[in-house]
Amino acid sequence: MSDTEKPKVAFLGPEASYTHQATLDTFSPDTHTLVPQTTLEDVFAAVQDGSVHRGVVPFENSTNGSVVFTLDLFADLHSKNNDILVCGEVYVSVSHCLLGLDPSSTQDYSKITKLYSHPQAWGQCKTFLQQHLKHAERFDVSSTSRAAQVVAESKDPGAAAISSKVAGTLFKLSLLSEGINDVSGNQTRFLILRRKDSPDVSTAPSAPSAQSTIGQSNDEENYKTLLLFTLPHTPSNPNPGALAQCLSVFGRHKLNLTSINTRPSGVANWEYIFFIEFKGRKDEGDGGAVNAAFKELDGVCEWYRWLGSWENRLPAPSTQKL
Ligand SMILES: O=C(O)C(=O)C[C@]1(C(=O)O)C=C[C@@H](O)C=C1
Repeated sequence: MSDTEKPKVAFLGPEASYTHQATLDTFSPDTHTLVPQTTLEDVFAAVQDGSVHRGVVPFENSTNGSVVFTLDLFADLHSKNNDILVCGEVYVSVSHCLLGLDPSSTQDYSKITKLYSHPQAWGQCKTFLQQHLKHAERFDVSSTSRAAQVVAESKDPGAAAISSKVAGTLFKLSLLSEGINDVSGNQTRFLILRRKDSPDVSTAPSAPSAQSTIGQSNDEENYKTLLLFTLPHTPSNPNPGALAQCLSVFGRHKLNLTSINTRPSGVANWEYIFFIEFKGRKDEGDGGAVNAAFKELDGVCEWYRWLGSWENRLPAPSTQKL
């Protein structure tokens, strides 16, 4: 297959980001052209405008929680990403390193005065940063690999990045410390995005489920669904119980909620967009518990949007112990 024929996959770059790792775990470069993007907005935009076949974005970290930048792109307050759906997920182990230009900083962190990383990474390395690098000024950049690139380009021996070991090799930085994350089993979950008119092989009923949860064969266990909704109330026109009513719909249809997130509505202060994730998937036709729940939800929420259903890739619980 020539490079021009290969389907393109956009990811948060530059190369050697954890998002790149998640992309490589899912899409072979032999059959796909992997296209690094500068920001998460760029990944969403490339999927939305159809210039790529798929996009990969971080969604949730096991230590530091939800990636709010991604949630906000799904919340889509300016209606830029109307056609985007989630069609898969990937879990990647995240072991952060401290990378710099001056190998002698391995023994003496006091020489490091500037630290670069993605904001998510600070929250995953709190103990190490508090213990050794309280004095250093922190600079947010668009990804952990961008942090390594910035330090390499700065030629400043006082600059260091929190990034992956692979990024250290790519940008020729010294490994000042390894495994600096607070929790040794630190993982990030990434979502795979498609345009709604791009065929979804992963949720087709006949699709092979290589990593399906062992011993469970029903859709409720093997698939996940993400949706967002808003409530029919405002601070000036309260509607007590509205959120409880919306959530109870899922219980009535025996759909197991796995996460709930909120983000500001962007319409008024102290109003929210709710994100719900649950086990199960939306059927193509009209049937199924998920479709029935959506119909009922429509009657109690202000509005809702289905953001996709995909195969559950969470490894079996025994391998999840920290
Ligand atoms: O992919 C990267 O390297 C990123 O910088 C993004 C991101 C994230 O937003 O969660 C990805 C994984 C790590 O948890 C830290 C940062």
